[in-house]
Amino acid sequence: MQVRSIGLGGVVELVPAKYGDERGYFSETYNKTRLSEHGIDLDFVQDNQSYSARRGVLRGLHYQLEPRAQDKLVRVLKGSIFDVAVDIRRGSPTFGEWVGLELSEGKWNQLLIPKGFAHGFVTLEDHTIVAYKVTDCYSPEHDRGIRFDDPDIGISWPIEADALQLSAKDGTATSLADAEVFE
Ligand SMILES: Cc1cn([C@H]2C[C@H](O)[C@@H](COP(=O)(O)OP(=O)(O)O[C@H]3O[C@@H](C)C(=O)[C@@H](O)[C@H]3O)O2)c(=O)[nH]c1=O
Repeated sequence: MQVRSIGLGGVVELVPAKYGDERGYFSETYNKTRLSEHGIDLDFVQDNQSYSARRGVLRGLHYQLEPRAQDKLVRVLKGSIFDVAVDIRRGSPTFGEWVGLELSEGKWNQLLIPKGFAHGFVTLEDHTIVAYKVTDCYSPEHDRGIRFDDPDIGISWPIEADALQLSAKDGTATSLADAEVFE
């Protein structure tokens, strides 16, 4: 497994080993002990999967507040996404900064997004399936969203604005300035 920091505290790209043979391939997509060897000690308690029918589906920016905050380990089963993490820890020297990375079935990479970050992605292909593990269960009372196009964050989404498809909830999300964040 390759592990690489991508420049914002604790956001890490992981690439599990993949063993191909004449039948196809085998890969450990999650191994708690191997992650511990890299100083990543997390207890995942829920697995999520979403299917997006077309390119341009944008989900986010989402997070759960304390005490139900979630670390997320995101990967793509089919297709590709541009995956984004935003530091929303008030007082952090990188508060409001974002990082983005393409995740795809072909790259076989994963993104670890720690608590304290908002998460969102846009699909780069039709029929994209995303799977991710989280360290706390869904809690609608703690679930929050921030606008994907907040100018104070300034994410460069790689899909033109008129091709995006958002949920009603994400379309009316608040700005970072008005959001409840991590204190
Ligand atoms: C997130 C979630 C949603 N749901 C339900 C609520 C709702 O009826 C339906 C769809 O929910 P949403 O519109 O919030 O789904 P979605 O927009 O895909 O939300 C996800 O977006 C990405 C970016 C994340 O980081 C995830 O944590 C999650 O927030 O699924 C659960 O039952 N459990 C869950 O863990």
